[in-house]
Amino acid sequence: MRTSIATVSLSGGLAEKLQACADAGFDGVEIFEPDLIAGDRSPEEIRALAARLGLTLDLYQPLRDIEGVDEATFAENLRRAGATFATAARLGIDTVLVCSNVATATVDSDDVSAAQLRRLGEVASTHGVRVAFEALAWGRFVDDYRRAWRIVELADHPSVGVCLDSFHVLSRGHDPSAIADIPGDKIFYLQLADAPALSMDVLSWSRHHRLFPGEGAFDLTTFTAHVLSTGFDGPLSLEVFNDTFRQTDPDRTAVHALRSLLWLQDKVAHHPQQSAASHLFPVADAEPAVGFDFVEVKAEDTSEVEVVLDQLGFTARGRHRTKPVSLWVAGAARVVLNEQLARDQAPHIAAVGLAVPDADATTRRAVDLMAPRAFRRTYGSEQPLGSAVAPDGSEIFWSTASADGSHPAWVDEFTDGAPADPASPVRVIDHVNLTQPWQTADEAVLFYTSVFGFSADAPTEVAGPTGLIRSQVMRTADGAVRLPLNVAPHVLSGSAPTQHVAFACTDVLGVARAARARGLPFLPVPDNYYDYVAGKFGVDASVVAELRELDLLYDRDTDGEFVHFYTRTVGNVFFEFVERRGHYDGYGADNAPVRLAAQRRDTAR
Ligand SMILES: O=C(O)c1ccc(O)c(O)c1
Ligand SMILES: [Mg+2]
Repeated sequence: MRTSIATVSLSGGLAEKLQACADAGFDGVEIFEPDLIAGDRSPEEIRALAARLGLTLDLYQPLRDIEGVDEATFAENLRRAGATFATAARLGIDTVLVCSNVATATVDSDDVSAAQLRRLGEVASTHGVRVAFEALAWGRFVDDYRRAWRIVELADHPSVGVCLDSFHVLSRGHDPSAIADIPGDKIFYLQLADAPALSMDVLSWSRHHRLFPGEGAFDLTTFTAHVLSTGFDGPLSLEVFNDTFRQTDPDRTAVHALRSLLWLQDKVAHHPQQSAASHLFPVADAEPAVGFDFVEVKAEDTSEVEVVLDQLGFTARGRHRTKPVSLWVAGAARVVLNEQLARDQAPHIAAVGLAVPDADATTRRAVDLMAPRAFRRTYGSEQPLGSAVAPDGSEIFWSTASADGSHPAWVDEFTDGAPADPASPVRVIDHVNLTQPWQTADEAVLFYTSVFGFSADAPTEVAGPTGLIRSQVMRTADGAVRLPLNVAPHVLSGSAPTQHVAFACTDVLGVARAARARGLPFLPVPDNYYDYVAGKFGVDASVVAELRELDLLYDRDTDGEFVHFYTRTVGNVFFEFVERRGHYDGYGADNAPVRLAAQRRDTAR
């Protein structure tokens, strides 16, 4: 379907916004009136610029506080509307959005609003434009799309239709299924926005926190499927008021925005109610990842990490045939250490490898969703990996999982090492925690959702000693891949935020004891913590003593138990070992603040 976006969704001046939308590949835009009036280009110049960029101008908006008023006020509103219609006509735009009255309405009557919209439609038609009436969630009297449609039906004018905006419908919890009762040709415009689940006044929620589809808690798929079931064939248009997107790079936001509409079309195409599949952008299907393949730690000098991995019981499996790269393994957990092109870099997580059912399918999907490729120099006879750059700059690689669970083919490029210990209690990489810049955290949710089919757990907050960390876990349904994404508070001291890799094992006490014997520096856990664990869980004194002795942390819920420990940080990375007992599915949320405070003391030491 055609794609469009409101200029209010992007930062910059109007010309820059148009350029960014065109470059990303949008078909059209909605012009937000304040963007036009603050600019120095005439409506005719904007019209010409859009034409040159190959963009249609799909909507001019908003016209506010028109209907539901007394006759004298309405006469003035009609005059004001006429000026707006004239501007729209100069822009070459044929549809003007009229919001339900939020400020000046005094008459709560469908008949009065309908009569006034009809007269508005008559004036609009003299300018060659149509009116799309939108119920704002905080409208004085009209705050429900079903009422807006009733009024439009009563107005019964060819130039008067409705504008549906997913935010106003879903934020109020209104059932979108009645959309199917509206004739498609009376839906003059469709605006799409997602939003996080927040409990706050709806106006502030709408003006500051909207997100692109796939990034929040709304079911945009069902909403859009209802709209398309009417035969609506206008553009899918994004209208996302968001504090972050208003201040970050518009070129980047535009690509991210378009990705959300490609993803949404894919979701709608797979929706049981969908009938318009042929108009939907066909995104290649790919099955979600089945596990982690590897994690890559990069540094100018990886020797400190090698010492820690050795103490943790990893085996040096070999060096790469052609590159300054080595592979360390324990069980099916693989850590690649890379010193290539890493001058002056402290150890940090540079890449995550995923095992997918069909690497070519994942590559096709990534390309369809405009994921940028990660370029690595590869040499002949090397296993090519699929790749994408995640919004935070991390590189994500993938290859096809072996059917029999044996190691992937690329492992054979590493030679001259020792065989892995078959008796290792380490199983797999459990999770990789990636610290996100605040600018790209929402984009990351969509990136992992759309390209890799992960789902987002509800966001949580962790209180650290230097600020709150917002955490959102992206994961596969079975938990084989888990990527907790943490948005760190501003780091004032210049130290880069840390990231970590957690390994799942069957005997975390055994791993801890062996690591201690090999001299591993653990992250020291304070005594207060163990008093708390004893009190909260009523754990045996002997068990608490063992946890305390080994700097282990503990959690328990109705699904099972969780025992884990952390290494000290090396560069920007540290390691965690976890043992999930029973069906424990969390991450020891109450232990995260303890860990953050301990790390702060540890780096100050
Ligand atoms: O927040 C607003 O005022 C506003 C304006 C126009 C819209 O289409 C909308 O959804 C909200
Ligand atoms: Mg809207």
